[in-house]
Amino acid sequence: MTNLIDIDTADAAKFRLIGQTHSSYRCAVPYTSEIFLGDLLAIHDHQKQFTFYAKVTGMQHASNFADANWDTRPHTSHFYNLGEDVFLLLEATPLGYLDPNGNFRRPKTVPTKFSGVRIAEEEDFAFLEQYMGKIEVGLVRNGTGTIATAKVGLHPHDLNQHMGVFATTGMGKSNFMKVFSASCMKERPFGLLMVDPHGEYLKGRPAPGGGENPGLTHYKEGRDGLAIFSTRNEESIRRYGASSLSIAYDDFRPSDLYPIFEFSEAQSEILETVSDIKGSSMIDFFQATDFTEDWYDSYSGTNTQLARRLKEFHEASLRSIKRKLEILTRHNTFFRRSGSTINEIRRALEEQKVVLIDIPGMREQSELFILSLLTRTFLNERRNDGFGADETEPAGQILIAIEEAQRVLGPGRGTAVFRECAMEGRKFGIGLCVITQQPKNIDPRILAQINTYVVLGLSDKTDRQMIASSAKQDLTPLDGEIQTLERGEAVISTLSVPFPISCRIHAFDRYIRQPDMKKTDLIRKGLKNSFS
Ligand SMILES: Nc1ncnc2c1ncn2[C@@H]1O[C@H](COP(=O)(O)OP(=O)(O)OP(=O)(O)O)[C@@H](O)[C@H]1O
Repeated sequence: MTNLIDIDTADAAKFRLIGQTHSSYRCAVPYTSEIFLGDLLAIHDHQKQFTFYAKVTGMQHASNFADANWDTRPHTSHFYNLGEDVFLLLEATPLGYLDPNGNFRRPKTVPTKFSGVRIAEEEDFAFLEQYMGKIEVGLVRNGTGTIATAKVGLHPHDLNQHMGVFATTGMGKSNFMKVFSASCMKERPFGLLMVDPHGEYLKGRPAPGGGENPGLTHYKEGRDGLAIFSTRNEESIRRYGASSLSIAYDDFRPSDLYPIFEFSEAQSEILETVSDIKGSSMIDFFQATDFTEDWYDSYSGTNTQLARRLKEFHEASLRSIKRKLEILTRHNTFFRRSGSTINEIRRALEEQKVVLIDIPGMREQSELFILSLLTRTFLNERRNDGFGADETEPAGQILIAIEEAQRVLGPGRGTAVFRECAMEGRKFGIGLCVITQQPKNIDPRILAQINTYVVLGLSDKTDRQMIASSAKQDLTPLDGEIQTLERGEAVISTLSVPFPISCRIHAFDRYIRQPDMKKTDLIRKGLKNSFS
């Protein structure tokens, strides 16, 4: 001990790094310190002139006393005044360090022992700005507060490689999606396709405490970045400035039935056999044919070619397909013999708008039918057009949001089109936004394709483990933080930002009223300049 020389004795804070390895730091801090899981620590190494950053991932009471029972022994008589031998021991996960030139580097070295540690302050977050994208979603969170100047924004090019939004119910998924959509309406970074079965995104829903809970149509400044296709009546369509949704029989392909019905092997074979048939021909044929025993011998319809193809199949299987087609046409009023809005939907996506498919009161089957049909249509179109082969081609990126994604991204045939999109979509500029409260029920191969993780509170341990093992950045040490996230708080891990960011998502109603949510597009700017 005689070799030890005191340093900095005036430093009352006593926040000093005492170890441990390049992948996990420890520091002892006064036992009264107000520290929270997820807090960012800045560790300034005067020797190397580096500022290291680390995230608090654990904490415990500790002391210098040799007697392991020092704190329980006095229980029978009296407690002590605590001196400096009693402290909090923090565990912190290194995130990286800033070198003297301001470059942020991965944590490949350790800070000098006893380097000063402090809870990061506003200016410590300034370097993050260079990594943030233009799709703003919230503010960096530190402890229980936020850093007003540190905005969290996602990069459009990262979302081409899919985004996952994971949260237990009530933790703020819908609010996140509305904030995200509003930023997309403002910035127009890509076409965002969302199916809205409850009108929640269109006009909001009553808040539990009677407060305001608006929808995307309330963001008036961004209205020209929103296109609505709706099944509502004429009057509502006018009120919301929507277009009437119409899907034509010819937009349909037999494989669109997979996500919405169960099929036996024999029935699936029938669908494969007619996979190249035009939607209207298939629907007409099945509608007009009764598939009684020996139906083929007495077939007098016009589509003899199709009849010949199907004659070997069992009548019961054919009747089952017929029933399913009947259900499909009966329950979906927007599904019509002629008149299709797919071209308009495509155009709105190409104009990089948020496209809301508003189908209030419709069944879950209708939602999945539209989603699967549109995903298949755009994926195949782009594949057949050789999309992306020409480097100079404009990006024309599309992001397709899938709510309750565990319905269509688990294993099984019904999920084929979405899985295909998860695996291949990137080549064709189509990303998926996978929204779910049950990541454990999503095919792990699909989770592995997702590069941007927005993790709101997840109470289920298996769900958290699933997320931690699939994310590109290691989220395992953040388990404690993720477990204790409050409503509207998130951990965001995305390719362009060097470490997972603790974030407070904006509250949508306040976000759309912020002054910087006013349109900033060049045309308006130009008009303003030339007329002022
Ligand atoms: N970042 C936030 N800031 C303020 N309030 C929020 C935030 N996120 C969510 N809320 C509020 O919490 C409530 C629940 O949020 P939300 O509806 O987004 O949750 P959810 O996860 O989509 O729930 P559900 O699964 O039931 O649809 C809403 O009243 C919403 O306004």
